[in-house]
Amino acid sequence: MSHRVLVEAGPAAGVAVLKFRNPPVNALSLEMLMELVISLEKLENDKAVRGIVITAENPGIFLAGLDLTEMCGRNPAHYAKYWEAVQELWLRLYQSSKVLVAAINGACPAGGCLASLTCDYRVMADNPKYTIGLNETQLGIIAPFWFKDTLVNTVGHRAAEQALQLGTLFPPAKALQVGIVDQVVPEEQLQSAALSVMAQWLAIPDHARQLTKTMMRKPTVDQLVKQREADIQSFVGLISQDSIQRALQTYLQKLRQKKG
Ligand SMILES: CC/C=C\C/C=C\CCCC/C=C/C(=O)SCCNC(=O)CCNC(=O)[C@H](O)C(C)(C)COP(=O)(O)OP(=O)(O)OC[C@H]1O[C@@H](n2cnc3c(N)ncnc32)[C@H](O)[C@@H]1OP(=O)(O)O
Repeated sequence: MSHRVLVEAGPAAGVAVLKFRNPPVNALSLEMLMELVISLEKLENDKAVRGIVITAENPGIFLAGLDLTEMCGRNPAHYAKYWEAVQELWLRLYQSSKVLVAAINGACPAGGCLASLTCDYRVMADNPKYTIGLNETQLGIIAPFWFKDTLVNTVGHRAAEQALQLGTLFPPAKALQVGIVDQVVPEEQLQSAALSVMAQWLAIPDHARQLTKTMMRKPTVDQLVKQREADIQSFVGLISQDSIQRALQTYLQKLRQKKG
């Protein structure tokens, strides 16, 4: 039984809706990652499901990204386990045979943005409070190569380089302009817009669409698959550095003080 991920049958045949519900901010904790992987595996094996709309149960925060508390003050074995789970989620999402449509109904930084970038299409609610992007450099950390590759595959090299170096979080109109999302709609129309685009994608025969998706994504997937263990060791080495730990602690404190 999953607590942090809700899977519902969609209003249209063959469509499931996967909702994030990990309060307070839908951070990708280790438990959340594991529940997501299990939910995605079940959906992947369900022949009746052809498409999945991915959204947050409560509007406001789509995903707050990776859980910073999983990357601060822990031991190397924990960092390795956590990173393997992050890799696993990305591999499941990016290689999914289903049509994935992200209905972005809230803040979507870093790991949240990455999850949405694995989808085939992104619709974002037109709310200026919501932003999306790979903001890692603003935290004093760097987006790993496969985060970078996923962004490059979406927006192209120049736009990705600029966005990554600056750690830009784009509001909806800018996100549309740069191509990080495909469509921006009034907030109350988000779910219907996601279902409408899903219907268009499902009009294509599955086998042809799936083979095309694999052809487009395989080179990027292979890069990680062939060096998964090295990527884990690289993460553990970097995240364990005092300077990185200090940067993450400072960022977390800033988030906590924001309220005070
Ligand atoms: C091979 C390896 C190569 C390199 C290795 C080096 C680095 C590794 C790269 C790792 C890549 C990292 C990816 C990430 O995803 S990092 C996380 C990025 N996320 C963010 O920057 C978002 C931060 N959060 C926010 O901006 C806001 O919280 C948000 C989501 C807009 C919501 O705002 P609001 O509703 O006002 O809520 P609060 O800010 O008050 O937060 C409430 C509560 O939640 C805590 N929190 C927020 N975000 C996170 C998080 N990502 N992880 C853990 N906890 C989070 C926040 O601190 C508050 O806690 P409190 O205790 O005060 O209640």
